[in-house]
Amino acid sequence: MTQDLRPIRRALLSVSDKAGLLELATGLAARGVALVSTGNSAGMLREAGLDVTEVAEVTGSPEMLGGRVKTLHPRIHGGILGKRGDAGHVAEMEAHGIAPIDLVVVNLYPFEATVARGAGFEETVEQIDVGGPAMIRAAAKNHADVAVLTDPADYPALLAELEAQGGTTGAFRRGLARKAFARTAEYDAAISGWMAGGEAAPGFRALTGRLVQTLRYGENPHQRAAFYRGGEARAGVATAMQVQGKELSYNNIADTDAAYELAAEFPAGDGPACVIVKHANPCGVATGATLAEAYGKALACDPVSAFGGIVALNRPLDAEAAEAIAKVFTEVVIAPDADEGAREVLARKGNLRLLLAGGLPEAVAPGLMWKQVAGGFLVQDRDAGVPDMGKLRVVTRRAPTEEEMRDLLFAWRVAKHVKSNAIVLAKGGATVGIGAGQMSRVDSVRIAARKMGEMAAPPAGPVVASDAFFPFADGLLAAAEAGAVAAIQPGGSMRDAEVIAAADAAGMAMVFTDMRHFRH
Ligand SMILES: NC(=O)c1ncn([C@@H]2O[C@H](COP(=O)(O)O)[C@@H](O)[C@H]2O)c1NC=O
Repeated sequence: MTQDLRPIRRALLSVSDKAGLLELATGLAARGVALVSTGNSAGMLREAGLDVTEVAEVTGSPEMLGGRVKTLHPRIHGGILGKRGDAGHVAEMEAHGIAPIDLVVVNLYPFEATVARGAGFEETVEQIDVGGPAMIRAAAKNHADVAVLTDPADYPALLAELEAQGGTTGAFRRGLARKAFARTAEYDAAISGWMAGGEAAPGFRALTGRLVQTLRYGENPHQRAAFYRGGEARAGVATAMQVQGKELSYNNIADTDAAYELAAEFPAGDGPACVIVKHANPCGVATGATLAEAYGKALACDPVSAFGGIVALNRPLDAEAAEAIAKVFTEVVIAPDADEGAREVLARKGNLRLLLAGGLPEAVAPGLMWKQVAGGFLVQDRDAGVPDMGKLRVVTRRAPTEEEMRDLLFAWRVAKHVKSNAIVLAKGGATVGIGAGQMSRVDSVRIAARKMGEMAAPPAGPVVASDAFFPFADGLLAAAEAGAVAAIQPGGSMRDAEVIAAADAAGMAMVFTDMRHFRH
């Protein structure tokens, strides 16, 4: 018997989520553990024929104030916190009629779920658990002697530990205690976040997450990395089910997120759309009559870069599109769902990772973005901005044709997801040249134009989107030289007049959105 092995003679069970409770309590009872429990938990155990003592019997005080005070009593907290090896503690416990509690099984009032379903203030406040976290923290503090279970998923492990060891080891209790403190921290962060009520700059911000997987490495092999799920419930890479393929890497996850967030700019009503991403930037985006057509058009934009890319689709993947995708080496495919035929086709590509997100996130839904800086982090609203269609300003003599306008709005949506300085050339609902992440806007235009020139069949008369204003006429002129016939940009430069005159001289139509989409 190891020195830190502790028997479990008496357990306190007080759970909101009653999943697995009966199995656990039955297992404990079979090992001779005395059960103490609160109102509904006790009722459930008693109904199942288990011998259980109500907390009220232990404390000699009824549950009161509508359940606000049940377990907050020295006979409970003394039983959890008393040090078994401390003669003074033992004597005090005996003097006050406090019996030790060796196992605490608590999960909390469902505060997060209550907020998520939009409950009112009074109801939400009542779902702030007080007695539960107090017991969890007490047991976790005294993990030298006490075990604490906060997650039904851990019940079988506890029973297995008792079976194998006859008690719990120090290492086992320490692991449970660590998880317990993480849970109370997560719980309090949710409460404080709810109380901030959407305030843009609350005085304190907590970032919490649950491990999804340990990653082989980070952006580079010498960096350690892990993937956490946390914050808002948004369909995407963190919530997706991986149906097949190799383990996701850090870069796969980041790029898949970039791809799916761009796919979300094309909600189902917009028709099939496909995005191909490499190194966090799209290298091809297109809409089409079918997903296969959209994929073909996206691929045509830059087939060289698309090799080893991430493909995101805005609707369930079908077999025809899967066949087309399977012909090109692709790291990840993400879609809301996939039909049987598509799954069969991709199953032939064992390494390809297929992620099914269950839905498409709402591009315009409010949310927060975080960015780390040395010693702190920046928080901002997600860029859910969409220019007011009624307020788009045609600033040139020539107005865009209907077809040009469709392509301008398409290119604008894509430009929002390209790292600044972003330039997108588009034609016929497809990108035909993308210039990303350059320090000079004119360089981004040149790259986009060069990319278009490298296409198997470069189109005539594309439109151009710029994520921020052209500070000088040179960028616009470079686009005109590449054959662009219409432009969309926020406007707002000191030299707007110069840029508009250059567009007029080139016979281009130009639209101002009065909204910028920097992305760094
Ligand atoms: N007030 C208390 O003393 C108290 N003690 C335990 N609870 C919570 O009551 C729930 C269990 O209650 P029941 O067994 O009646 O369903 C658990 O979520 C537990 O965390 C309490 N409730 C809230 O604070």
